[in-house]
Amino acid sequence: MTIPRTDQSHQIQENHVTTGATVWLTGLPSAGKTTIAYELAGRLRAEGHLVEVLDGDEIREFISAGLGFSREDRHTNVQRIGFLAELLARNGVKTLVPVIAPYADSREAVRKRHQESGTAYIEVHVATPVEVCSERDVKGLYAKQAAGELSGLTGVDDPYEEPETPDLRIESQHQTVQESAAALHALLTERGLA
Ligand SMILES: Nc1ncnc2c1ncn2[C@@H]1O[C@H](COP(=O)(O)OS(=O)(=O)O)[C@@H](OP(=O)(O)O)[C@H]1O
Ligand SMILES: Nc1ncnc2c1ncn2[C@@H]1O[C@H](COP(=O)(O)OP(=O)(O)O)[C@@H](O)[C@H]1O
Repeated sequence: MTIPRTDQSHQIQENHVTTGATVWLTGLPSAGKTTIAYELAGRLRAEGHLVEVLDGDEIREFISAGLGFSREDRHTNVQRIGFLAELLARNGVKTLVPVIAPYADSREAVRKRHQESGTAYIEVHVATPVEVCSERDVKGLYAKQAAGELSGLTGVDDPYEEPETPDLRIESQHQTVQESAAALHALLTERGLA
C-alpha cells in the first residue's frame, strides 16, 4: 500500500519529537551546565518534546544521598544517573544531564550503556576555563576552597579529565546563554533529534 505523501512527512516530523536521547553536559562547577540545560529544555518543550533535566544537586539529595566527592562516590553517582538517563531516553524522553562527571571512564561506561540499547547519547563539554568559573562562583565553592574551608573541588584540587572528542564543545565565556543553547539545539537538529 502506498502511504500518501502528507502522511509520510507527518511521520518524519513526529519522529524527532518522540525519539529519546541523553544529552550529558559535563564541565566544571559554574561552567554553565545547568543554565544551558534549562534553556534548552524550555526550547524543546515548546516544540513538543518530552524533556527531563536530571539536575546533579537534586539527584544528590535523593537517589545519591549519602555520597560524597571521592573518586568512587562520583563514579557511583554518575553510573546511577546514567542508568536513569538511559531508561528515560529509551522511552522517548530528551534527558538533559548537567552533571560534572569528571572521570573519562565513568562517562565512557554511560556511553556504552546507551550504545548497547541503541539509545542516542550526546556528550557536550561546557569548556569554560577555571578562571572564568571561579569568577562566576555561583555557589561560592571556589571562594570556600580558597579560604581553606573546602577541599577536593573539581578543577582546582581535584581532577577533571576533559573529554577528548565530545560531540560539542561550548565556550560559554564567549557566548550568551541563548547562543550556547542554540548551538546545542542545532546539533540535535543535525542528528535528527530536534
Ligand atoms: N568538592 C566538590 N567538587 C565539585 N562539586 C562540588 C563539590 N562540593 C560540592 N559540589 C557541588 O556539587 C554539585 C553536584 O555535583 P555532581 O553530582 O555534578 O558531581 S559529580 O559528577 O558526582 O562529580 C556541583 O554542582 P555544579 O556547580 O552545578 O556543577 C557542585 O556545586
Ligand atoms: N553562555 C553561557 N552559558 C551558560 N551560562 C552562562 C553563559 N554565560 C554566562 N553564564 C552564567 O554562568 C553561570 C553558570 O552557572 P550554572 O549554570 O549553575 O553552572 P554549572 O551548572 O555548570 O555549575 C550562570 O550564572 C549563567 O548565567
